[in-house]
Amino acid sequence: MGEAPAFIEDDLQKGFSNGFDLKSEDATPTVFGNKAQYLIGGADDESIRVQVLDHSRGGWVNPTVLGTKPKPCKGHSAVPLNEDRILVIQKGTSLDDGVWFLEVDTQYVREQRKILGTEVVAWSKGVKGNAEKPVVISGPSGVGKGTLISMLMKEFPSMFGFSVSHTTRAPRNMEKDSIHYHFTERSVMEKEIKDGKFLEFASVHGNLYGTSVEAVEVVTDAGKRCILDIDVQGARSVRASSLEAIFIFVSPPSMEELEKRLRARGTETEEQILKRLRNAQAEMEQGKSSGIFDHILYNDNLEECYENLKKLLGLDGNVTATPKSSPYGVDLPLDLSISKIDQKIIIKRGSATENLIVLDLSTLKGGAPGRTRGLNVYAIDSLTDELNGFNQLS
Ligand SMILES: Nc1ncnc2c1ncn2[C@@H]1O[C@H](COP(=O)(O)OP(=O)(O)OP(=O)(O)O)[C@@H](O)[C@H]1O
Ligand SMILES: Nc1nc2c(ncn2[C@@H]2O[C@H](COP(=O)(O)O)[C@@H](O)[C@H]2O)c(=O)[nH]1
Repeated sequence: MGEAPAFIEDDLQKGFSNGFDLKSEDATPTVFGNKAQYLIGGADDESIRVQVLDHSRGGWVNPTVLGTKPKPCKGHSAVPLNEDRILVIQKGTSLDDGVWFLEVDTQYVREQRKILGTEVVAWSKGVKGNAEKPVVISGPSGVGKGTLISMLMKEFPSMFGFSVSHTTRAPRNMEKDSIHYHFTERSVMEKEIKDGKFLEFASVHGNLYGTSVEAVEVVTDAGKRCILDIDVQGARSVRASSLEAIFIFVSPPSMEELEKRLRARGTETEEQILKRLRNAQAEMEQGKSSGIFDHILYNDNLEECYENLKKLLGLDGNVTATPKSSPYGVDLPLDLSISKIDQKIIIKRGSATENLIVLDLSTLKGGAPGRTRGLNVYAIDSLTDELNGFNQLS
């Protein structure tokens, strides 16, 4: 498609036929744009489908759709935002489930387009509340990442959730499937990578490791701050993705001490230990000079290092667990209409001027594939003077 999309909304009428299998009995498809145009609508297989107008070929194409798709609904309203994503509000759905973003030209989508060589769009669910940024922790094998993460999860169980990675390596004695890792076959994981199910993946010490989109979503949906224990290559990929995170590199006091810890752990064969130590050299160089990491932590004395980690995460004072955002418990009306002013979307029932819902998008964080956090949702009794002069969108 090449060009960044310019959006013009043009709701199509029921019975619209585009030659594909989008149907409009249950959902009103929507076309955007005078350059790139996006058609969002119901499909026979009960999912929401997206099509893109390919000007060079003069027809609609089915893009690769990444991220978790919204469930089908009884229609939707769509609002173009910043020329890189479309806000989709599902009619007749609960407010908790009904706010979605279709990313059409974000950094993540552009990268995936290059990798996959196809037109790409990506769904991301809008999540209320201001969950803190995920924390990415990297460092050479044996430096103590897992130990530090366990300490954090033990002290703050309701605040942090671990992103359970997939790996093709064999489980260690004490490791449990779905808790420490999702242990998986290489062929299965490769297929899932091709299907766009992974936020990042890398070949590490001869095995494949990766963070699925779902692994991060599960933690975010539980209202917790997600911790990722991944290697430097993975950290680089996450840095380039839409997942806004804090990146911490854990460094050993010396290579001799790193070797001592790896050997004392007793989980690897001699051959594996040597491989991990060889890789550690490169990881140390990249960790300290690549510009990926926001912070470097020296893990010499474990307790001191843990205290420093807590300081970085703002947990050194009197900390109370972040309360989960309370569910709004409101259904979005079937006859909803939408107005937009600056970064605020006003949702109303038909042409009603009272009991309105405001979606404040100014604090959005993250994005596809997965969840767009930081949605601020509140109710207002009526439109005030400051809200006059909106553009009526749908
Ligand atoms: N500051 C420290 N001083 C001494 N030993 C430590 C320290 N931190 C961690 N260890 C020990 O070092 C070993 C390796 O730690 P850990 O398994 O947490 O490393 P890791 O970085 O998660 O490794 P991997 O990347 O291979 O999973 C463990 O036996 C742990 O108890
Ligand atoms: N890129 C990714 N790296 C990962 C992921 N999960 C773990 N790791 C890294 O692999 C090594 C080895 O781990 P081990 O459990 O076999 O000792 C370590 O550096 C981890 O940080 C992942 O999902 N993606």
